[in-house]
Amino acid sequence: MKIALGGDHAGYQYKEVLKQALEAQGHELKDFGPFSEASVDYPDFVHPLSTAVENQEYELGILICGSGNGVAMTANKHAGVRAALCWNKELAQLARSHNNANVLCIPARFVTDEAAKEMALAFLSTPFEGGRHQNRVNKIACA
Ligand SMILES: O=C(CO)[C@H](O)[C@H](O)[C@H](O)COP(=O)(O)O
Repeated sequence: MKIALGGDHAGYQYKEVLKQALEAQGHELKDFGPFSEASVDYPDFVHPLSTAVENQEYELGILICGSGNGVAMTANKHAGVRAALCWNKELAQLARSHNNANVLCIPARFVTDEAAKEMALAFLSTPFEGGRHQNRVNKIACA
């Protein structure tokens, strides 16, 4: 699967952990940055990733920062993005199965790196259920 990764300085270490885990599973990755722990502004990295996911250049995206809020708020400004802030495996699964989320937002300062890995793998391996959920997802967009 083609996956886009990004975030900010607070998520940098976890992004590196996830890259290793996802590459080991054979996924094709693009890292939209940042590429160090130097302080950055997350919108500078979230917008390019979100545009790429919105344009279906990548099937799913994963954003990692301190709280997950800023990256989620920024990504959800893109009409074609459904970004979900998750802090455990079940939420990541539901974001895919019920909401057809295409971006997972991880709060690095509030979960372990192992939990982040578990969430990412669950997110990537859970299909959207469709049915009644599709009717609801179709109504998310503002008129
Ligand atoms: O919401 C956020 C960005 O998506 C995060 O919590 C940031 O990582 C956080 O605000 C960064 O804080 P810092 O004190 O500048 O490291």
